[in-house]
Amino acid sequence: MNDVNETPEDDFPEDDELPTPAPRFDIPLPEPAAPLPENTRAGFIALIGAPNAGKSTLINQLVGTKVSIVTHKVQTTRTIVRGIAMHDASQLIFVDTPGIFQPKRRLDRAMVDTAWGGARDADLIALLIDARKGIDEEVEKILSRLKDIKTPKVLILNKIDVAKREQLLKLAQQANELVSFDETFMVSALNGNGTDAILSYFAERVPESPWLYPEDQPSDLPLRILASEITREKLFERLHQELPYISTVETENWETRKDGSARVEQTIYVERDSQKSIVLGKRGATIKAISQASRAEIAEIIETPVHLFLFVKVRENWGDDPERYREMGLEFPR
Ligand SMILES: Nc1nc2c(ncn2[C@@H]2O[C@H](COP(=O)(O)OP(=O)(O)OP(=O)(O)O)[C@@H](O)[C@H]2O)c(=O)[nH]1
Repeated sequence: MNDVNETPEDDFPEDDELPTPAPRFDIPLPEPAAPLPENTRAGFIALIGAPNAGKSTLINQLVGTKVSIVTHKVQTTRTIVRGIAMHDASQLIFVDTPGIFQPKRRLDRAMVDTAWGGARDADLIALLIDARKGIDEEVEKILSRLKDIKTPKVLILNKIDVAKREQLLKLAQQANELVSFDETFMVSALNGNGTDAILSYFAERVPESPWLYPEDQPSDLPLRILASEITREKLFERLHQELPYISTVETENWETRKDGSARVEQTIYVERDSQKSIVLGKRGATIKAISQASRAEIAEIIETPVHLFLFVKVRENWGDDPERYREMGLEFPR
């Protein structure tokens, strides 16, 4: 049999809590091709802020459709794509770097450094502050760490609908004294006041680049990408010694069932038969473990049961296949 179907009924084990090595954004892409002629731009924006600052609300506002990943509770080092906004010819990819805040356990502290690495790798960092709360101890810590990061930074004061004007000006001044922000925005993520200015600003500043994702993304694209990233991470955790570079994971089907659970089909692409055997493991043990771990994490994030079906396929020389580039919205470099 060529493909392996994972039965969804298995119990899944507890994930061991090892921090994973920090990938740059964990997106299965080759090096971007030369810019497209129409001056397209694309870039990653790390949105950071203390819990409840309004990050999810803002992303939903900027992306324009309800992005489902709103209440994830997972603390990992991975950078998660939370939403993708198209504005003019720019593709803005909002990422989250969980784990930045309130490290209590030793393990969390180790993760914090990695998470900040994720923010550093972005093209822009946006710090969101709840204007009503102002700069408390937690925000102060973020600011003090942010000031040494060279990535261009902007400040977004959120919840202006419930904050006083004098308060806002004072807060903007205080934060800018601590960190040199290129720009300060004042918005209400809840009612959308001021958010267009943010989009225009980001759209002009992300680098010239082909779009990194297809333009006509389905609304569940962030979820699909996230699910692919999670499975790739699980593959990496178990097999990075044997298969350090290979394999892409594509979420090919995502269906919400009547009972609210999600049926997710993913394909793991490898380049050779020998690699396929490694992914499968003895009697399918490896793929089973990967599937269980991935399923548990996806389910935790979307807060609904997940039936995950993994397939392993050999796709020879996929890096040389123009069709793959097209699917990813990239020009095939000749
Ligand atoms: N009044 C007001 N409330 C807001 C605004 N933006 C967000 N909120 C509320 O603030 C709360 C937290 O918003 P979230 O978007 O979940 O915050 P978050 O930063 O994503 O939170 P975590 O996922 O815990 O990190 C929610 O109750 C939102 O409705 C705003 O502009 N004005």
